[in-house]
Amino acid sequence: MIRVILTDIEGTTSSISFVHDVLFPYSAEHMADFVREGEADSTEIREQLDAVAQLSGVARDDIEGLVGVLDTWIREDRKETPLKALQGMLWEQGYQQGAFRGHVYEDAAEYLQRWHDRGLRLFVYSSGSVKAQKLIFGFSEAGDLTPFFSGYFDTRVGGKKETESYNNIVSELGVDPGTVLFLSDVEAELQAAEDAGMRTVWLIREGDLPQTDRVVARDFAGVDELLQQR
Ligand SMILES: CSCCC(=O)C(=O)COP(=O)(O)O
Ligand SMILES: [Mg+2]
Repeated sequence: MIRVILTDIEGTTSSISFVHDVLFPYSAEHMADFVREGEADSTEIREQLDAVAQLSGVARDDIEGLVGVLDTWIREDRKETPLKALQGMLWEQGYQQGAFRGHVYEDAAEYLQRWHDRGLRLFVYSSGSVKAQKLIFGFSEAGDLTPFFSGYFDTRVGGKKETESYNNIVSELGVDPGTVLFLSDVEAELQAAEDAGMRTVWLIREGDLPQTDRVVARDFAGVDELLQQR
C-alpha cells in the first residue's frame, strides 16, 4: 500500500526546458556579480564558495577562478551541492522580481492536490537545493503548491543515482520503503530507488515509450490510475 509519494522535479513535475532554458541561463547570467557582491557581506555565500574551492582545487582567494568553475559547472549541468545552493539563492531574486514563475505541469499540480487531500504524504527529491524546490512550487504558474508537501530532500542526502540516498530518505521518514512510490524521468534514479526497496513509476512525458519492464506513465493522471490498481 503506497502511503508516501516522493517526486523528482525536472522532467517529472516540471519541464526540462524550464530548468535548462530559463533557470540555468538566469543563473549563468547573474552568478558572477552575485558571487562577487555576496562574498563581502553574506556568510551563506562565503560558505558555499569555501565548498566550491574545496571541490575544484581552485584557491579560495581566487574569486574569478571560482566564478569560472561555477560557470563551467552550470554549462555541464553538474549536480554539485554548493552550485545548487548558490543557484537557489539566485533564483529567489528572479522569482521575487517576477523574472519567471515556476513551471509545473497542469496534471502534476492537479494530482499533487488530489493525493494530498486523499491523505498521501508528498515529498520532493531533486538535485536542486531545498530552497530552489520550495521556490519552484511556491512561485508556480499554478499558484503556491508548497502546502501539499510534507518535506524536501536534496543532494545533501546523496546523489540521485545512489541507492544509499534512498536508504537515507527512508530512514529519515521512518517508513517501510515498500510504502514509498518514487516518480522520476531518469531510469538510473528509478533503479537506485528500487534497490532501496521503493516502488517506482517512470515518467515519460514525450516521445516514444521504450520497451521496458518498468512501470511507466505519461503524466500524473497515469500515475494515479496505477495507484488505484495497487
Ligand atoms: C528545483 S528546480 C531546479 C532543478 C535543478 O537545479 C536540477 O538540477 C534538476 O534536478 P532534478 O533532480 O530535479 O532532475
Ligand atoms: Mg528528472
